[in-house]
Amino acid sequence: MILSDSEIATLKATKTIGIIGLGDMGLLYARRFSQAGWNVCGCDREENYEKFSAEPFEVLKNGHLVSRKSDLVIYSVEAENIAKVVKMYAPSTKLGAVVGGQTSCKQVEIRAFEEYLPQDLDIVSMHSLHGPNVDTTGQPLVLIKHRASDASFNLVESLLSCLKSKHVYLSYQEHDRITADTQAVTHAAFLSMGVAWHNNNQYPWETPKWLGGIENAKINISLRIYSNKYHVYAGLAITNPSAHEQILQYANSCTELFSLMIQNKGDELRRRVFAAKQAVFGKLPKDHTLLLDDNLLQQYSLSKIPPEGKQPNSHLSLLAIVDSWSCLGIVPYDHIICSTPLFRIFLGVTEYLFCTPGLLEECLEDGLSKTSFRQDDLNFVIAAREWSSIVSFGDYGLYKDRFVKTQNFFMPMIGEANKTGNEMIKTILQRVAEREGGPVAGQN
Ligand SMILES: NC(=O)C1=CN([C@@H]2O[C@H](COP(=O)(O)OP(=O)(O)OC[C@H]3O[C@@H](n4cnc5c(N)ncnc54)[C@H](OP(=O)(O)O)[C@@H]3O)[C@@H](O)[C@H]2O)C=CC1
Ligand SMILES: O=C(O)C(=O)Cc1ccc(O)cc1
Repeated sequence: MILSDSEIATLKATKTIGIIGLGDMGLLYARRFSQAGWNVCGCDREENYEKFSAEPFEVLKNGHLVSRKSDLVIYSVEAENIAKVVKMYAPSTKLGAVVGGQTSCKQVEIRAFEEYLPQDLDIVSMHSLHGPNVDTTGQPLVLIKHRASDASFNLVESLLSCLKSKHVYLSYQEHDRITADTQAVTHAAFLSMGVAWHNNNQYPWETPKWLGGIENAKINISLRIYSNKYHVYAGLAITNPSAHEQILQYANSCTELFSLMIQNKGDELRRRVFAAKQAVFGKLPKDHTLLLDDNLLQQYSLSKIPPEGKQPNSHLSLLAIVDSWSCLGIVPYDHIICSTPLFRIFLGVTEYLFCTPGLLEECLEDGLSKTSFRQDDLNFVIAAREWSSIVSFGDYGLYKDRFVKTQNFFMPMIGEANKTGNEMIKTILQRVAEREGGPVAGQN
């Protein structure tokens, strides 16, 4: 429950909020909380201490010093490190404090809290479902009341209310099951596109094949992911067991659909894809309006080549996501409460392909009869399988190596792609907010 203004004013005057890990998300939280009038302290690794001298909140040398004075401690460190960091600082936590974390997959975080925090401490965790450069207004923010009194939960919720996000209340198990789909598989698809382009040694904005609105969305999102830190994507996929199963299904769907295309098994391909369409989109109301269309996305191109007619494309990456949702019994609309901007865009372009009259038939025809995309599709299948193996091995080193190689390949275009991607995301989020009648996010 969000408390009244006067109750919040009392909390602001009496409680200290501590943030351990002042990276992208920790810094966003610390700055926003202190701007809202909360008493905030934080730390990063000791060797980074000097870097934070200009911040408007108190910066301490380490997590012991933050823990011993904070009434609410939020861990905002890499998923790979969370258990180690909690183990280190948990014994210094102030008596009666509340502890939470920002890790994208909650299983490891909650286990670490249960194992290392003294029993008398409350646990309320959270997860902002967006990156650090997206306006927090109206974005989903998951709150997990794992082991806590109402007073502890109210403190956390009242603090987070300054972000103006949309609060979603889940258990940690529900959170992990849903975000495996809305985050891990979404990332797997865009990561695979990047590796496929890299392995084909092509920049898609230089090739006339990749022109058009849907292609712009694929390119901008893929490069946006490769502009980020690898550990964010590695952590949320590797630590989430549901993600392993779902990413494997995505790789299998890619393989099986591509196999049907190259064997020219048109009837079987159409039967399978239309059954998946029915399972995923069959229950949409008749007056459902599409979130995205090709024209809207047309303007967000990195290409200098003017668009010229329609290019044949099998859209294997989009056929495979619907097939894998159908095989796993997932209806993505049920997961919209935990949707990230990237998931909404992925669902938006998929919905556009599947629900615009005639488009799906056309792309299945292209997949079966045109060979111009075969090499790209083959590379895409290989990339999807590679990501699935890396995630199931649980090897952060291997993940980093694969990610960074492709990141370097795209490096010359990352700055411009981020600029265009930000504009594209801003337009799409405004459209989401207008449709839902919620608050419209400002520029960020
Ligand atoms: N980026 C995103 O879009 C989102 C990320 N998340 C999650 O939030 C968490 C943080 O992510 P993000 O901010 O992006 O990552 P960052 O790498 O930017 O931040 C993590 C910070 O924690 C620091 N750190 C590591 N160990 C310690 C320690 N012992 N004491 C203090 N600080 C430490 C890191 O230092 P160093 O770099 O030197 O290791 C780094 O500065 C992750 O679990 C991520 O999954 C959640 C939502 C969105
Ligand atoms: O929108 C996305 O999927 C992102 O890539 C940003 C992101 C990364 C990690 C999270 O836990 C939440 C959001």
